[in-house]
Amino acid sequence: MSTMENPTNIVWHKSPVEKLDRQHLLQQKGCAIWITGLSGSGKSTVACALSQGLHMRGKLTYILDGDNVRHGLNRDLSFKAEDRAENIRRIAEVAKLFADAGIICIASLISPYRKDRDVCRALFPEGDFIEVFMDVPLHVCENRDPKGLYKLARAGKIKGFTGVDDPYEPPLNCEIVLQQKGRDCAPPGEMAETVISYLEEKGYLQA
Ligand SMILES: Nc1ncnc2c1ncn2[C@@H]1O[C@H](COP(=O)(O)OS(=O)(=O)O)[C@@H](OP(=O)(O)O)[C@H]1O
Ligand SMILES: Nc1ncnc2c1ncn2[C@@H]1O[C@H](COP(=O)(O)OP(=O)(O)O)[C@@H](O)[C@H]1O
Repeated sequence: MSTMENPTNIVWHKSPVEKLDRQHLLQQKGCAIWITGLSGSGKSTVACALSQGLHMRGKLTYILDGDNVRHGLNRDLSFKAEDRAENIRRIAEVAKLFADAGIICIASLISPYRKDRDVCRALFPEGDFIEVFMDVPLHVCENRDPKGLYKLARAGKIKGFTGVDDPYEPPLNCEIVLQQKGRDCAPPGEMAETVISYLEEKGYLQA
């Protein structure tokens, strides 16, 4: 049978130490914070600020950054739609394991397709998938262009670059939107605090 089909003859093995026990030990609830947005919108920056903010409060986090995971686990994947879907699916499965470990897992990747993000959401118990949209206009991301990739894409040297000649579908109903304030973006620390307040309010920072 192909690896895409459901496995047969495999039985779930239960462990004597369960998610609730781990959460009790850590005094937090495992979940996935899924940061989506264009390249250059500030996903990695806010992921780091969030991880730092939570660490300072004694909370255990782990960042899965699209760029980084593509250096290892997902190094075989390109940027065509099916490979992006597989990139996102694998990262969601890893995030699910981290959440089961009781860890607050911060995934930051473009994840441009709504359908793919909804598939990820469906892997998690209600509430445990927290989608955060970096609502930063393309022209702002393009002006930042820290890696020079927009420039290469505009020059036709990268094909299928998100926002240039590949789509980005903004979330319709996500948990948190981090927006520009007037002409400026809020500082990353302030954005991280918005997410931390949400986690606090929803009870994720206690067991
Ligand atoms: N064609 C194309 N489109 C978009 N981005 C590209 C592309 N080629 C390379 N890059 C660089 O790869 C980073 C995005 O990887 P992700 O894993 O987050 O993308 S995706 O979720 O699978 O769409 C992205 O990093 P960020 O800038 O941090 O978003 C880019 O630096
Ligand atoms: N809130 C912010 N305000 C202003 N500049 C920012 C902000 N967040 C990130 N940046 C800058 O934007 C660029 C892209 O940020 P990055 O976190 O790498 O984005 P992404 O991970 O979405 O590609 C970097 O040069 C970073 O310093």
